[in-house]
Amino acid sequence: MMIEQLSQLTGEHFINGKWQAGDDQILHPENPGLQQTGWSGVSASKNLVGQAVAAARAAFDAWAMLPFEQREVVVRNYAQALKSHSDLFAQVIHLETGKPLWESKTEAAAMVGKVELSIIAYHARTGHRRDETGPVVTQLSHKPQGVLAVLGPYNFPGHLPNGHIVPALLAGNCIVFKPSEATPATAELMLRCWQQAGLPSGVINMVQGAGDTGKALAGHSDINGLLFTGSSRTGAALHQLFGGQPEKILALEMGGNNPLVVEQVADIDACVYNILQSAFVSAGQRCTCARRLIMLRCEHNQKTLQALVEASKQMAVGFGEEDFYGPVIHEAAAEQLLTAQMNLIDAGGHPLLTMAKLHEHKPLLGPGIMDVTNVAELPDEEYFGPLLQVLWVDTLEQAVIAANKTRFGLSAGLLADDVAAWDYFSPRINAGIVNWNRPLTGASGAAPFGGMGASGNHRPSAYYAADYCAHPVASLLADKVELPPALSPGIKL
Ligand SMILES: NC(=O)c1ccc[n+]([C@@H]2O[C@H](COP(=O)([O-])OP(=O)(O)OC[C@H]3O[C@@H](n4cnc5c(N)ncnc54)[C@H](O)[C@@H]3O)[C@@H](O)[C@H]2O)c1
Ligand SMILES: O=CCC[C@H](NC(=O)CCC(=O)O)C(=O)O
Repeated sequence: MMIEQLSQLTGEHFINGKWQAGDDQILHPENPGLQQTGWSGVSASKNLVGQAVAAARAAFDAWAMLPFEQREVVVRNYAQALKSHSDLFAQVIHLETGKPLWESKTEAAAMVGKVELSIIAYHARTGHRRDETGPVVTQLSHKPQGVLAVLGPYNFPGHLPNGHIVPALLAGNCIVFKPSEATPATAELMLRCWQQAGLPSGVINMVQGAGDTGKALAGHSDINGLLFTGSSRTGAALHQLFGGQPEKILALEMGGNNPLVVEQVADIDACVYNILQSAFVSAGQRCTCARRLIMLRCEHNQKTLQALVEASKQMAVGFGEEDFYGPVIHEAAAEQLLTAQMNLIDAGGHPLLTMAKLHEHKPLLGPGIMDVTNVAELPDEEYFGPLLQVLWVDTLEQAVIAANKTRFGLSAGLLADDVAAWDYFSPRINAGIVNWNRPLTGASGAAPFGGMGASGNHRPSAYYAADYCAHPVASLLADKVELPPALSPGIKL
């Protein structure tokens, strides 16, 4: 049944086309804003996860054998269902994540947009090709992987799992999706849209739960792969779990310790705006957010930094429509960030703006900016919140060395008026997303999206998600069996 308001959410799992109650731990997510979704439920046990995988396996042959155009119809119906419920999506994303409503609306819109992009990407990256120009007819086709597990993060509870699920279903795979335990209501709404779209039973299944449910799914022997978006720590654990199973596809989209280098920009306001968008959008809870601001030492950049601190102080932060960002996901995350800030100060960091708790009972944090130039052993960690570290260097060469001093490699950027600075920076920087005079956040879905090092395992998502959702089959074709003009040496017929 499609729902029209949040009070109709049932807190159940979706298995083989039916909604059913959980059988393990009680789930009651801590919504970070002032209002609650009211969602509560019970997580899926290993047994229920097994039922979901079995349902996906049973549905696979029929779904995979459908012509692409028939799968496309259902996926387009889903886009319609999303579109007609976009206000409800924006509301639920806003309540579950604490993102302002204006930003949640952009996420709801990105989910709709993903469908058209994925159809284009399917044909461009995979699909079917035949070449009859040479002496032998060659054919390239693609087959789905099979049953794929999808594990989602909390920070984009709709858009990012959707970015795996839509291309995977288009390619003919069946899915078992486990969303973040912090954002179950968005997932339930998504599944109700798939149901409304007329997706056959078992093609997509959804189990709710935390890490244990995720482990049961990832470790299930009958999945053909796992599409993961989340932290590098969880991703590394999953990589170990998948060790010794080369037959399974594993796509890991993980975090970053992203550098943004400021060489020199004459327009200080424009420079500051790009830094704010890079560091503080979504309360710093985007994988692409700038974590380290590396500035070339000069008087002009001192002014830029002062202007950044002033603008950050003035930035509207809170629970309302007019705020730039809202709370972080929960109290534990806020506490971890405050501890990280304290540790940086203890290690020699100098706070230019101290990140502070702005609400007694809610995880709302004001922005923090810390000069860490004198921290001898700067931890190479992702601080997933509104905390920006500043490092001063003397040359662009030093800036690139500092920027690359990380085990991650997701996004990196340069703010510079001089194209020569970009020409130096771009070939030397190690990241999957490398921008010039644009914020680090707000990546295009029409481009590949993924990182290197601890940020990903070379299976980028977004436009290239099509690649990991299907495997290529190369064929040489002839319509009858014939002898070649010359036999191989040693054969007599
Ligand atoms: N590169 C990207 O595309 C991208 C996008 C968004 C977020 N992220 C990253 O995600 C992180 C924030 O998300 P998060 O806190 O929800 O991540 P997380 O790793 O804590 O959780 C992600 C998912 O994995 C599940 N999980 C946790 N432990 C598990 C285990 N041992 N086995 C199986 N499943 C397990 C969770 O329940 C959740 O569904 C940040 O590090 C951010 O940078 C990356
Ligand atoms: O938190 C991580 C995602 C950040 C977001 N990236 C994308 O939306 C990638 C494009 C896509 O998947 O369509 C960003 O860059 O802001």
